[in-house]
Amino acid sequence: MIAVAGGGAFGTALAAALAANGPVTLWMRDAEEAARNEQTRENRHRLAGVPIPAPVRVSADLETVFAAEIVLLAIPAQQLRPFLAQHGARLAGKPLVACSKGIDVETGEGPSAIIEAAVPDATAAVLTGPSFAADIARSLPTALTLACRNSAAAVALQDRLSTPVLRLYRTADVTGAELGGALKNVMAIACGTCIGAGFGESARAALITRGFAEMQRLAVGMGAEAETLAGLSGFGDLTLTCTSDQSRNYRHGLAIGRGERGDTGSTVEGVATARAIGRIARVRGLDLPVCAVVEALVEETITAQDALARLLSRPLKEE
Ligand SMILES: NC(=O)C1=CN([C@@H]2O[C@H](COP(=O)(O)OP(=O)(O)OC[C@H]3O[C@@H](n4cnc5c(N)ncnc54)[C@H](O)[C@@H]3O)[C@@H](O)[C@H]2O)C=CC1
Ligand SMILES: O=C(CO)COP(=O)(O)O
Repeated sequence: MIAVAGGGAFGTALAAALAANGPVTLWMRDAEEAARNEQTRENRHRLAGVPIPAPVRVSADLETVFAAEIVLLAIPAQQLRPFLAQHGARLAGKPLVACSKGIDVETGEGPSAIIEAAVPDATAAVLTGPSFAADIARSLPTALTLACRNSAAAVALQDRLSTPVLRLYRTADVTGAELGGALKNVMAIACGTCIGAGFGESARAALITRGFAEMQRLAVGMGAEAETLAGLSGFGDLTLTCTSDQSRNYRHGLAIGRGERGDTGSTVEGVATARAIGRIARVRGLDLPVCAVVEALVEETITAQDALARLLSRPLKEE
């Protein structure tokens, strides 16, 4: 049995997709909401309009997660460490698949390091790549990256988590896969800001390209392979998130660009990740111009016009 821990948009969508392979438990922390979703077969709060298929059992009982063979962790990146600190002991020995995209702002760690620290004998894996929850839940064709350092476990997970329309590609480069997913959210805020402020689509293309170079530089410096960043969790997710207003990170950027406050109630992973990357860059002495302006934008210390001026006044250089 597969359990998905986290009943937000993505957890609900993944549970719905995996129901094509058999029974799935979707755990959410709010008992009232779980009971309502189990009865109405819809997560109206997070993923309205998409039916929850019959093989999905929605529950607020954590024992259903502890009893599962494979656990997908679909809670926001900043919540992963506290969640595992509380419940990790009961997850020992299992494959734990992180589905969050972000860097922990306190520790500077990605999801796999958080899993490895909290549950040392678990098999840590990461599921990431271009995929809007609404698309996955509607069975639209989607390709994702499954990253795991244990190659036998990677093959087994790829097999269990792929469906006829959800196609998983394997990699052992966990660092590259998770940094691709985390950093594209920062770039999506930059691109949203660019469009929201009226700087135009040519400027956005420049940001995507220079942002990608920055993502690759940082990831390679942290031990990733450059090709991983050119894959689904990197180039693929960057393209999706920087060009679609289905993305919460992109929409947050649009609001910043228009001089408005973003939607503080929704999960915008790029905000905390921009702060986490800022800390990493300062410790390592890295020059990450796009990430740096996004950090300043989310801290509200600069405007979109200031961000543009900062980027355009950098010394001219070779591409
Ligand atoms: N929504 C999407 O299209 C996609 C989301 N993701 C990633 O999935 C992760 C989750 O995002 P969404 O589901 O979209 O967010 P969401 O905002 O729809 O839901 C987050 C859920 O996490 C739960 N949660 C928060 N803290 C918790 C805790 N400590 N313990 C248990 N549950 C907790 C909330 O109750 C909520 O149900 C993020 O890292 C996001 O980047 C990845 C791909 C696509
Ligand atoms: O990760 C996503 C698409 O791959 C979803 O993006 P947002 O979190 O910006 O909505």
